[in-house]
Amino acid sequence: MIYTVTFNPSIDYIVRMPRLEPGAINRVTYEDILPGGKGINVSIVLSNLGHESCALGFVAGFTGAEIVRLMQTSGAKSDFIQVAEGMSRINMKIKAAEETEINGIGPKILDSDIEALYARLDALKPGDTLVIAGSVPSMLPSDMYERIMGRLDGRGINIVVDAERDLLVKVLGYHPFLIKPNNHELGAIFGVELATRDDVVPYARKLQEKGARNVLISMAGEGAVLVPESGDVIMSEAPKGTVVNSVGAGDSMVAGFLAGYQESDGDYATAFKMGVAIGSASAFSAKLATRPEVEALLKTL
Ligand SMILES: Nc1ncnc2c1ncn2[C@@H]1O[C@H](COP(=O)(O)OP(=O)(O)OP(=O)(O)O)[C@@H](O)[C@H]1O
Ligand SMILES: O=P(O)(O)OC[C@@]1(O)O[C@H](CO)[C@@H](O)[C@@H]1O
Repeated sequence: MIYTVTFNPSIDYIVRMPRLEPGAINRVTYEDILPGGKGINVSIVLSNLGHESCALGFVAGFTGAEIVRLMQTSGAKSDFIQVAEGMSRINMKIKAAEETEINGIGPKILDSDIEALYARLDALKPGDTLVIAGSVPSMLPSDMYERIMGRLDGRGINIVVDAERDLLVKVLGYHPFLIKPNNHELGAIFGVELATRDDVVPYARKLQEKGARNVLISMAGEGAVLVPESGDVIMSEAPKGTVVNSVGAGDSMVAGFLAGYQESDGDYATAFKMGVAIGSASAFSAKLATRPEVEALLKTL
């Protein structure tokens, strides 16, 4: 079974307008509301691909109730912890000439809520996969990733981490099964700019030397690179298409990788291809991609 953790789920409020003018009243020409947060997106895409998962995390208030409702309609299973104070955040995604994101704060989370999350994680079994993805809100201890990975260490659980900078670097010693920084996040760790697929390989290897088993680097329109724990480096261009909404493309890639890995009994080339195809399929559609969209793109790879 695959579990995902989103510490700070969101309502993603997607709006379009020809131009965003700071300091003026801007009126939108399109709006949509989607459940958001990186782990949640992974769960939804897994469900779209026909794979079961369970989304965990903290929700609160009317926005939290809407996240739960939207998850039910998406078909993805969830078992969130309802926290008492505050509300789940609203993250605004503005699509104008440029893409601007404004991510909210989120509810107050108590120690007892964290204990409730631990109780759910303690029920995981050897062979399960846990995806921990996204930012840690300021009301949680900043070392939540390490705490969880330390708690689950040695229990035969494959952990996938999609996080930035220190959050990622500090958990490498727990040997995550997969990490998926993008090329900018990878470059920021080492203080370098990484523009090409060849550029990222030595730095991905450095993260592997620090403990990560498989390092998947997403590069938006430039495609992706996988440095697997066994076998050669795999690279791919991104499929060509028109970007409609790239929010969640990276999360889709993680879900696609896990789905492809399961469907091929552990073949990294298949997992990688599926990850690239669904990452791009999500970028090319208004919502997170579905199986038919991926199948169509897979034929072009
Ligand atoms: N402009 C694009 N054209 C084609 N494919 C894309 C594009 N943007 C994203 N993708 C696909 O999605 C994958 C993941 O994208 P990206 O590198 O933007 O992830 P990310 O930075 O984690 O994104 P996010 O945080 O928005 O989920 C890419 O490797 C690629 O396969
Ligand atoms: O604030 P975080 O946790 O870093 O990112 C949250 C978020 O921007 O990431 C997802 C896309 O990857 C969105 O659904 C969501 O709004």
